[in-house]
Amino acid sequence: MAGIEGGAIRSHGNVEALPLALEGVFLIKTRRFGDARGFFTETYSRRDFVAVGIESVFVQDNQSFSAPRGTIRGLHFQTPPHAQAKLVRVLRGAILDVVVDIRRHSPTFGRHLAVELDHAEGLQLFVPEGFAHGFCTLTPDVEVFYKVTDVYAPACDRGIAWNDPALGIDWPVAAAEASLSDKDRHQPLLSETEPVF
Ligand SMILES: Cc1cn([C@H]2C[C@H](O)[C@@H](COP(=O)(O)OP(=O)(O)O[C@H]3O[C@@H](C)C(=O)[C@@H](O)[C@H]3O)O2)c(=O)[nH]c1=O
Repeated sequence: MAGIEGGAIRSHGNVEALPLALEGVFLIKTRRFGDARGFFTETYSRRDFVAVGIESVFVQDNQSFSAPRGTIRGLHFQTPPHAQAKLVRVLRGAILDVVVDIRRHSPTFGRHLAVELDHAEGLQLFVPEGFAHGFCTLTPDVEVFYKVTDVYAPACDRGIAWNDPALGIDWPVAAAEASLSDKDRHQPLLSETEPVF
């Protein structure tokens, strides 16, 4: 986590959590036990996560595969009563992971942060409820794995345009070269979304 700006690191057991500039967002490092074979790590341990302040209960695990470099998925969130916190990591390749604060009464409403995650370092991003989340793949053939705290609820599935100018996100791919779903090509601006958080 060297070089990444944040608050005081909280650590317990095998987990280190760095609070980032948006309240509730953490960059997580879990201890790797290396040996001649490679390494072992506990990617999630409820005991250690609760001890560093992440009390979320995860009920679903998701995995996506994105073939082209420059794939953008996002920016997504689910509305209450199926809002989700997410714990995101990369199994193969690298992404720029982006979260946008959409909590209307937050002092950082509309602000975003972006963190690079890759399989080599194995850092994870914890994204609380009240954030839109998305990523851009920095390599081909990227596998992203993430835990979520509520089930998929299509009626509560919402998005914000990845390139909403009001967000000012510096994506590492030009619009013409980005690979996007049809849904993500037609998401509304943040200013057009219903205030739900
Ligand atoms: C997210 C999700 C999708 N699906 C289905 C719906 C659809 O047919 C297909 C692809 O869905 P999407 O296009 O929404 O997948 P994707 O664009 O990868 O959506 C994901 O993006 C990242 C950034 C997130 O943060 C996630 O929460 C999720 O919104 O998978 C599920 O069955 N369960 C799920 O939990």
